[in-house]
Amino acid sequence: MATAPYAQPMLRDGALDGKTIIVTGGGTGLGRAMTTYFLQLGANVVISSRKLDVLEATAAELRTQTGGKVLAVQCDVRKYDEVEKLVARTIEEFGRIDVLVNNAAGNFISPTERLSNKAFDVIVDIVLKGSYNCTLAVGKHWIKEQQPGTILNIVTTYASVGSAFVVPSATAKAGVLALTRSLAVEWAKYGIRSVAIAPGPFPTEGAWSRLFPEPLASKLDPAASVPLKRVGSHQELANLAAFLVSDFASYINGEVVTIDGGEWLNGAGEFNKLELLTSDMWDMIEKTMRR
Ligand SMILES: CCC/C=C/C(=O)SCCNC(=O)CCNC(=O)[C@H](O)C(C)(C)COP(=O)([O-])OP(=O)([O-])OC[C@H]1O[C@@H](n2cnc3c(N)ncnc32)[C@H](O)[C@@H]1OP(=O)([O-])[O-]
Ligand SMILES: NC(=O)C1=CN([C@@H]2O[C@H](COP(=O)(O)OP(=O)(O)OC[C@H]3O[C@@H](n4cnc5c(N)ncnc54)[C@H](OP(=O)(O)O)[C@@H]3O)[C@@H](O)[C@H]2O)C=CC1
Repeated sequence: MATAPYAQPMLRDGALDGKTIIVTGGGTGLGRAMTTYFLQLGANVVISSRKLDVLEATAAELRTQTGGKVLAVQCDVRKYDEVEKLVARTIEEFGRIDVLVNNAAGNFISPTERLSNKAFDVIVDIVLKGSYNCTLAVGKHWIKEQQPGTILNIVTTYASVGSAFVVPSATAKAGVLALTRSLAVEWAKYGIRSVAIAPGPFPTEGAWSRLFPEPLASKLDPAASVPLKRVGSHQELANLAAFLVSDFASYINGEVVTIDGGEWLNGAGEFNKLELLTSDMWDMIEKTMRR
């Protein structure tokens, strides 16, 4: 079957030539998908997370697949000293950093009253503290070197509106969104852009195992609440990320781009649920109203 147009690479060859990009959580899921495309477009990529074996395996596969330069560095984004080492190792290997992608995250579904304070901490620490640790370490480096840069934060649609049953994640992602918009203004004078992507449902092992475990998975179809009635493809998210970190997006600053098939608006409109009505029902309703 032919690949759908939205699942095909978008930018021209060499669009990211000469750029060095750090992707936190780059060994799996969407981080891996973005890394793959960045490499195909000519960037050098440093992938980091806690599990070095996963990172090394991904790096080896992507070197073979793309012929690009990818370095695996172990780093727990919650620990500032490890983040500083990640920055130093990147510069040692590639001489510069042009883009930081704050993609690492943790999440699971739970009624909030069932959470211990530690369960709340673990998510907020990875998502919010991890993002500001990396932003601060890389931002300080850029400012000291008088070098421009781009920060791309991966948030979620519920960063703006909140969501029940993933409250630590929603709380932390809202903070990352505030970080994006605040620094878009404050650090623009240094030539640093801050942008974000708010994805809807994109199937990954990491997300699906924690957000749609059985028996939920067999009862709830993630595509059902999406007006376009499908989940996202990894390549279309990678296309958007590559554009936002490229020089083609130089005038985009402080923007959060939603890529969710319209899902977040579906719950918002008071009458959106009328989608359930059949044509016969509409005939009846119209007759009653016009009477
Ligand atoms: C599509 C929508 C948007 C998607 C967004 C995403 O981000 S998708 C990205 C998805 N990708 C990822 O998430 C990837 C990264 N995720 C991970 O590495 C892990 O899932 C983790 C670190 C988040 C939790 O792992 P772990 O349990 O090994 O961590 P730990 O041992 O450090 O425990 C800390 C505390 O949390 C407690 N607790 C844990 N589970 C539950 C639960 N279900 N219920 C209640 N509580 C729970 C646990 O009991 C402990 O508290 P205690 O008992 O000490 O008071
Ligand atoms: N998939 C989806 O539908 C959606 C995803 N998102 C966002 O997309 C991003 C990627 O998620 P996805 O690919 O689905 O899930 P994954 O679980 O595959 O990705 C999360 C990554 O974060 C890394 N990570 C977790 N904790 C830490 C830490 N303390 N330090 C460093 N790295 C860490 C993990 O690696 P390791 O365990 O080795 O540390 C893993 O590679 C996240 O920001 C998520 O919130 C947003 C909306 C929807």
